[in-house]
Amino acid sequence: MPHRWGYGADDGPDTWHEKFPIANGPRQSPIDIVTGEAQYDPELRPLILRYDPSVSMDIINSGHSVQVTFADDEDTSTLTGGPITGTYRLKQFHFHWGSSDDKGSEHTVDGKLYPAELHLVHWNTTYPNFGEAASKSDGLAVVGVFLEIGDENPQLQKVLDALDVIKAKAAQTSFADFDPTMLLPSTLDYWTYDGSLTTPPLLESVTWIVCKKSISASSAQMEKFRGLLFSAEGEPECYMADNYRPPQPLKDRKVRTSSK
Ligand SMILES: CCOC(=O)CCc1ccc(S(N)(=O)=O)cc1
Ligand SMILES: [Zn+2]
Repeated sequence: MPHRWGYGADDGPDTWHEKFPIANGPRQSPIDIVTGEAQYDPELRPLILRYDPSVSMDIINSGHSVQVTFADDEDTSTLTGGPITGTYRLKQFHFHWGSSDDKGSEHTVDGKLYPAELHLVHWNTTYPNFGEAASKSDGLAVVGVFLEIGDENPQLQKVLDALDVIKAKAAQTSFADFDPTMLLPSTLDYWTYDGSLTTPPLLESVTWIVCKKSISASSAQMEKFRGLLFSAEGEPECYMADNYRPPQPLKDRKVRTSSK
């Protein structure tokens, strides 16, 4: 029986250590990125994100976020370059957001919270599948992109238009031919550090790659995220928002940057 967890007072991030003791581990995520402390590393290579829209499959209300899944049985949508070695395959992307526009991101930058954060989740093809990779220290690579309030984002709107039919937990519908490249910022300068999944099981297997540039979303678009439910059909309605873990101690880690 999987452990139930959430973002409420009785099952939220402050309680996760009870069932997932790694919550107090040495390389937990997210973190506050202190830009003045980030070390420029000239050996960091440009990110190479090669995504094929033909392998986008479904959009799901996971009960914790909205997630778009990709077929990952071949190297069709991959991450290479950047701080990683080898080839990592795109498995899914999802978002974290706030109940108001002044919060919602998981990573913060010099203490600044963004209204939302996109996570593009990839696994190291050295390992046979996502589940195996998720238990290895170099098994996963997640690209984080901040959303900032600004112009309406037509690419994001394609995701938001699907939300009406997946309002409740466990609802899903097909979501074909979506190119996640369209959700990336115009430049791919990044910060990188060794971290973890930001939700249970909180496994310390993630190379985090957080983009310096954000993408836009209008306030009305942010409201669309907040129309989703944490709750399943037939349960008392609980609107999905504030599904973010706060920054965790940096401990013995350094954040590197790809640009000065
Ligand atoms: C081994 C099973 O593990 C999972 O299913 C973890 C899924 C999972 C993927 C990514 C993230 S995040 N917010 O750190 O990008 C959290 C949880
Ligand atoms: Zn996430």
